[in-house]
Amino acid sequence: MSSLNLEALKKEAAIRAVALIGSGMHVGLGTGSTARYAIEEVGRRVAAGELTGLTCVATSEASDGQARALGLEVGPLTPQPFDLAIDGADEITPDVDLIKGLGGALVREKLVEVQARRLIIIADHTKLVARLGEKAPLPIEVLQFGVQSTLVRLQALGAVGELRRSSPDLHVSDLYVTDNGNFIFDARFAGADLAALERTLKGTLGVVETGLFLKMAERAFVAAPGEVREVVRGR
Ligand SMILES: O=C[C@H](O)[C@H](O)[C@H](O)COP(=O)(O)O
Repeated sequence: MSSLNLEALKKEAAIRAVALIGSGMHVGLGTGSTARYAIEEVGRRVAAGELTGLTCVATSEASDGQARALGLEVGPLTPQPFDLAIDGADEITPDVDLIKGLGGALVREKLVEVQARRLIIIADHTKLVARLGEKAPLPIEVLQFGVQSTLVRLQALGAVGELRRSSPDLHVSDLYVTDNGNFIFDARFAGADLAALERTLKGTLGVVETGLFLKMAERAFVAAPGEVREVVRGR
C-alpha cells in the first residue's frame, strides 16, 4: 500500500474519533502523524462553530504548537480528568493494549492519557498485531545522566536494543532527545508477561517511563481500505 493511501486511512480514523468530541469537553491531544490529523479535524470543527468551549492539553511540544496555531485553547496538565483523549499507536492488539512512543512522546502521552475517561486510539491497519512486540521495539525513556549504567541494568533484564538516534542517517551520530530532555532506548524483550515487564522496568533505576500502554485504551478506530474497524477492549 502506498504511503499516500496510508495517510488517507490515518485521516479517516482520525475523523471518526474526533466525531466523539462534544462542546465543552476537556480533551487530550496525542502526538504523531495520525494524531496530527485528529488535531487538524478538531481545529476544523472549532473553526466551523461545530464545537465550542473546548479545552485541550497536548502531549508534545509539536502537538501543542499545531493546536495553538489552529486557535485551540491549550492549557497545562492539571489533575482535571479528560472526557476524551485521542492518540495514535505503534502497535495495537485485539484487546487494545498498545506500544507507543516511536514518535518520542510516550511520557507526556501516558501522563495525559491515564487521566482520560476514554482513550481512543486511531491508526491505519498496519498497526494491528496479535502480540505486542511483533513489529515494533518497545521505547523506554531513560535519563541522560548515567545512561550507560541504566543500559547495563536493562540488558541484565534481557533487553536487546539501542539508544534512538536523531536521524537514521548513519553520518549523524546525535542521539534523539525527548521534549523532557531524556534519551529513548528502543528495546526488544523475550517473554509474554507484559504487566510484569512493565513493573520491572518501572522499578529500574534510570528508567523514566515505558511505551507499554496496557488496559488504558477503550477502543481503536483502525482504518483499512473500504472500512474503519472498531477494536474495543473486552469485546
Ligand atoms: O510517541 C509517539 C506516539 O506514541 C505516537 O502516537 C505513535 O508513535 C504513533 O505515531 P504515528 O501515528 O506517526 O504512527
